Amino acid sequence: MTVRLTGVGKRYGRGGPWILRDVDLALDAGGVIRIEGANGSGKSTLLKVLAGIERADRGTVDAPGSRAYVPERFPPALPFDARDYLRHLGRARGLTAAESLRRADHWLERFGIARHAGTPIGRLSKGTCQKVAVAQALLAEADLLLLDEAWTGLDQAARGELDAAVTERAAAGGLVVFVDHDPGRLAGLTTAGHLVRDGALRPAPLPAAEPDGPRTAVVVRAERLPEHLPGRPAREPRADGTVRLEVAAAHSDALLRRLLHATPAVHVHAVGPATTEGTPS
Ligand SMILES: Nc1ncnc2c1ncn2[C@@H]1O[C@H](COP(=O)(O)OP(=O)(O)OP(=O)(O)O)[C@@H](O)[C@H]1O
Repeated sequence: MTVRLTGVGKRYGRGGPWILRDVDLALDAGGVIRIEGANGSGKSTLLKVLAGIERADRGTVDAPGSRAYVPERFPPALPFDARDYLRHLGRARGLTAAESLRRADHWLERFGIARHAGTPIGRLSKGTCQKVAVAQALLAEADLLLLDEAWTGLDQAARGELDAAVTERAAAGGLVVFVDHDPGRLAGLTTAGHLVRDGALRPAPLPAAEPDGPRTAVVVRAERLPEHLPGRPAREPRADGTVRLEVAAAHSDALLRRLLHATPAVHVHAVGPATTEGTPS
């Protein structure tokens, strides 16, 4: 799956300034894409156009597959309690009643807000409400997940859950596009960065992928390795046709998950702590 913007222009209202002009962008499945730019540069607008919430005034948006979006501001005054809201959205996305309920409970649990399941959304604290906003997007397991400052207002445990959920989505072949004020957010998982300036996109440097600390080596055999791999491992082809990948140990779970889901299949021969002698072999 590739999500493609071609010559996209966006402005609010006729005669208004062009917020995006002539944007070309192609994003492949499995990517985790950071969008950055100054305040008011058009980051949220770009995410809304990708989400299909705002229509492009020029050009084409080709987004095959399902989409889920966490808006910068979540509408809090809805006539539902948290659990019913999530169930309702699951149903609206074509899940069965039983599956909607299962996923609603799963995410309420994962974000530590199961005890608020029966509270009307309008009475939830800001932080809990943000968890519901994030849960509604994750529950969909969409092909394209758009996160606009989704970490803001979450406690540390919930931020960790969201990081893990992004890893899972990308490992399962989804595409994640995010905006966040923290330049280190998802460092290591991010596969590309784009800067919005004057309505145009330009490549942005990625944050350092290498947290200090232990490293893990994974030896694999594959016809072809996925282009984007969590932790951006160093790749060392070896004489016997295998490839040795080395990442910060913090990214090894995400890397293995991605390798196990890869097409064509990747055979993992060995996993272990990386040492200066280059083990495991
Ligand atoms: N619904 C709207 N109607 C009119 N103008 C809008 C609307 N939404 C955004 N804008 C304007 O479009 C420009 C880009 O806004 P956008 O929210 O996309 O930027 P951003 O980079 O996400 O900003 P921030 O970092 O402050 O969230 C701003 O000048 C904003 O005022």
